[in-house]
Amino acid sequence: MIEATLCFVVDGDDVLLIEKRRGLGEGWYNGPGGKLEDGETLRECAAREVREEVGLRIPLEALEQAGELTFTLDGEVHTVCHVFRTETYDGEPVATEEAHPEWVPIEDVPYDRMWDDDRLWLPAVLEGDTVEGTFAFEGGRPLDDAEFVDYDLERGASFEE
Ligand SMILES: CNc1ncnc2c1ncn2[C@@H]1O[C@H](COP(=O)(O)OP(=O)(O)OP(=O)(O)O)[C@@H](O)[C@H]1O
Repeated sequence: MIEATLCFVVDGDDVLLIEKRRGLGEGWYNGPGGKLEDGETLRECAAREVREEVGLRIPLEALEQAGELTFTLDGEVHTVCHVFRTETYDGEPVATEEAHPEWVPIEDVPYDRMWDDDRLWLPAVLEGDTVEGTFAFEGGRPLDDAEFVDYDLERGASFEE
């Protein structure tokens, strides 16, 4: 099972998305994020991924926990993804080998170029709400070739630190 984070940096009416240049979900838009490393907390992971992928610095205490998403593949948990949201950052986004950053109006988030599940939970996160959900994919590996078949989603979730 993979444990990962995603982070959505919001500035006014815009959100910072990346076009992923390699790895899982290549060619699609998402928030910056990636796998939890040994010994790090979820917040440290979220801040590190934002720094590594787009060069912004985010104080750990400014990261709000906004979601916990479980992705299953053929009935088994594949990834648990912890979603954070913040309006506090330092620096300007820069493109890296892994990611091409883009400020996108929240009204125009390109859901047709994202993971199929994003359209279900990301609007709530961008409104400042919290979500908890399970999303089922089928059809074998890799996950980004599998088909999204079912989900269960709750808004207004609360998380343990
Ligand atoms: C199934 N539906 C999904 N919907 C939305 N987001 C999804 C997702 N499935 C995975 N993600 C996220 O995509 C990021 C990269 O995944 P990840 O495993 O880290 O791949 P990547 O090759 O980039 O690894 P590293 O950056 O090296 O850690 C990571 O934040 C992960 O939570």
